[in-house]
Formats: sequence, C-alpha cells, structure tokens
Amino acid sequence: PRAPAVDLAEAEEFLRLFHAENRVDAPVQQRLARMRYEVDTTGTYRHTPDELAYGAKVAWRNSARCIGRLYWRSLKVRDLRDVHTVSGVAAHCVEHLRMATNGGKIRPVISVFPPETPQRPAPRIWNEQLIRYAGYRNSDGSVLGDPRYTRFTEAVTGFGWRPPAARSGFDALPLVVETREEGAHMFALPPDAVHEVPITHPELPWFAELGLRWHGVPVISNMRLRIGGISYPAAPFNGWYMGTEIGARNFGDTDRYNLVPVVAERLGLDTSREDTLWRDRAVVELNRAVLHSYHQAGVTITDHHTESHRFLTHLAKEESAGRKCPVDWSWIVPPMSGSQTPVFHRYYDEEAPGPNYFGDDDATH
Ligand code: HEM
Ligand SMILES: N=C(Nc1cccc(CNC[C@@H]2CCCN2)c1)c1cccs1
Repeated sequence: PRAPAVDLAEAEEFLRLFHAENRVDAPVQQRLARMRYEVDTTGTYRHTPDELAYGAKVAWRNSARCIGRLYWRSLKVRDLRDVHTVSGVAAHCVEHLRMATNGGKIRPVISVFPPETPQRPAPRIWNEQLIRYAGYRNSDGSVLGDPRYTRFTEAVTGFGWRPPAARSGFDALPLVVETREEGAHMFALPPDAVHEVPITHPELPWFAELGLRWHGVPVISNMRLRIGGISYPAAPFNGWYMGTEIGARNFGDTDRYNLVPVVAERLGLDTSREDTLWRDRAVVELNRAVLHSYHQAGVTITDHHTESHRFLTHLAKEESAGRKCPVDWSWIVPPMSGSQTPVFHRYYDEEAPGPNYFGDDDATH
C-alpha cells in the first residue's frame, strides 16, 4: 500500500505562506494546482529551491526552544536532494563542517538531503550531531569520554570502528549513514574537518592541566525538517554554541563529564555542605573558561546574557511583523543564572504553526 499521501492542508498552508512572505511572479492558485496534480499522480510533491530555502528558515523561526532565532533569515541552505548514496551524504556532511567552520567565523548552514517519498525512502543519519565524543565504559563502571554516547560507541565498535591507539576523553565518533539500497555505513571524520578548542581559564593556570577541549561547531543531525507536509529526516543544521551548553551542561551535568566537583576541589572550595554554594561558584568558572577559550581561539560563541537580549529583540521584531513567536520557557531560560537573564521574567505563547524541526520524542503526526 502507498505511504499516506501528503497532508494537502499543510501543503497549501505552506505555499500560501511562501507566496505571502515573498515576491513571487506566478499566482498562488497556479502553484497550488500543480502541487495537487503532483500529489494525486505521485503521492508527494517537490519544493522549488526557493520554497525549500524559505521553509528551512521558517522552520528555524518556528523553533520554540531556540534562543538564537534573531538571525533566522541568514541561514545558508544547501539543496542536496539529489544526493542518494551513503558516501555522497557523508562527503557532503564533511563539506558542511568545513563551510560552517569558516576558519572560526561560524556560519549557520543547513544541508537538506532527499525527503521521504512513496517511491523511495530517505537516507538517514544515525548520529545525534555530526561531531560527538566516544564514551568508553571501563570494567569498574567508570567512563572515559562522554557517558551519553557509551551505547553508540559500543554499537559502532561492534560495526568494526576502532578507537585511536591512545584513547582520550575527546575522540570524535564516526558518521553512520543508511540508505534502503546500501544499508548502514560508517565514515571516519577527517581530523582537519573537526575544529577543536583547548579549554583554558583567564586567570587560573591549573585549568589547562585538566586537558579539556571541545569542538567548535554544533551540527544537529537527528532532527526531522517538515515543510508543507514533506518530511526531510536528514537535514543537519548548525549555528554556534552558547557557552552554557558546554560549560553548564556537557561539562557540568553529573551524567556527562561531571567536572563541577573537580573544578570545586581545585578551587579549594568547601564541598562538605551544599550551602557553601560550591557548585554554583565552580560552574561559573567552568563557563568563564569556555567563553575565554573560544574567544582566544577565534571561534564564534555567545554568552547567555547577550543571547537573551538578542532573543527579546527577535521577539519584538516578530510581534511588530504581526507574527506570533512560539517560545518554550523551559528551554529558552539558560541552565545557569536564569533570573539574571531578561528572558526569565515573562510569559510566552507556545504553539508553533507551519514548518518546523522535530526530535524523535516530539509528537508529530
Ligand atoms: C546561530 C546561532 C544559534 C544559537 C546561539 C542557538 C542556540 C540554541 C540553544 C542554546 C538551544 C538549546 C539547546 C539545548 O539546550 O540543548 C537551541 C535549540 C534549538 N535550536 Fe538554536 N541556535 C542557533 C541557531 C540555530 C539554527 C541555525 C537552527 C536551525 C536551522 C536552530 C534550531 C534549533 C532547534 C530546532 C532547537 C531545539 C532542539 C530540540 O528541541 O532538541 N538553531 N538553540
Ligand atoms: N547551539 C546549538 N545548540 C543546540 C541546538 C539544538 C539542539 C542541541 C542539542 N540538544 C540536546 C542536548 C543533549 C541534552 C540536552 N541538550 C543543541 C545549535 C546546534 C545547531 C544549531 S544551533
């Protein structure tokens, strides 16, 4: 049986939005008729390059959990809908990393690979992000690397991936790409495509001895881009980091690198009681080190205060454009010093109409 045809209402709503927000020569009725004919005869329809680019930008504008939406119009959209092989997808992912990194002046880029269609399933990328670090579980239960990826590390090792001779806490995992025709294949990332930043502290020399580093560019590769009823499951996108993501979450979470106790001890803080606020003082230094290191390395990064102000500017621009801006307060408020940022002190609208990015856990019809 055919896969369910495209949701015609969603398709029409998107094409009307595209025509309303862009100067398009052809009348919308003509475009709608062509779309309906394609859906009737093939069960799907193809976006024009302009529709695809605009849909990807609007999906970012609609991302209620994203604090970085002020620059939604500047997204660089790579139309890679003619790339159907695992090696093609992998090669373009490496090219994406080079384009986005841009020597440290990071550019927001999205690479859109082929959509799901009744004729052919879409290629899939199994990595959460193009760059993630291996997690090696030791026999005593301790982990070298990122504990979030021990299962992924075991899976690719089973597939034949071999860690570097000298394993470290920051070994980039291979890319795993699957197509219906070829199955799943692994590709090692060329080291020169993985730009990394060594973490040092602006005043504490001992910080460098912790031997910490992180990759410059976050590229999300496990979210599904939906535009006008068409689903693009492989559409990796990047922006730049907000420091708290690394300093508070990746380095600070107890089920990640869990570095707050380590930093607190090296700071000589009294960790015997919670009410010395040793956690709070250590996480601040961890975050100051991250921001200092990225600035030192000339890699774009933003702090949660600056980004909060930018987001409220975006919100005001959306309201003056007569658009509702969906906001998920629990994700927009940064994971440290929440009430010190202006986004904390207000309520927001929640619903998000039209094109969007969906995680696997998100309820999507
Ligand atoms: C340009 C700089 C950008 C910054 C500083 C930024 C910042 C952030 C941050 C801090 C989060 C929360 C992440 C977390 O807590 O795990 C987030 C979420 C998100 N961002 Fe942005 N972002 C940027 C660009 C983008 C771009 C280019 C896109 C897509 C085209 C995007 C789409 C999203 C989505 C979909 C989420 C929610 C993820 C989820 O639900 O798991 N962002 N952003
Ligand atoms: N700065 C970024 N951070 C970001 C954005 C979306 C999703 C994520 C990953 N979120 C999942 C992690 C893992 C647990 C909690 N957060 C990070 C960007 C990544 C891609 C574009 S912007």
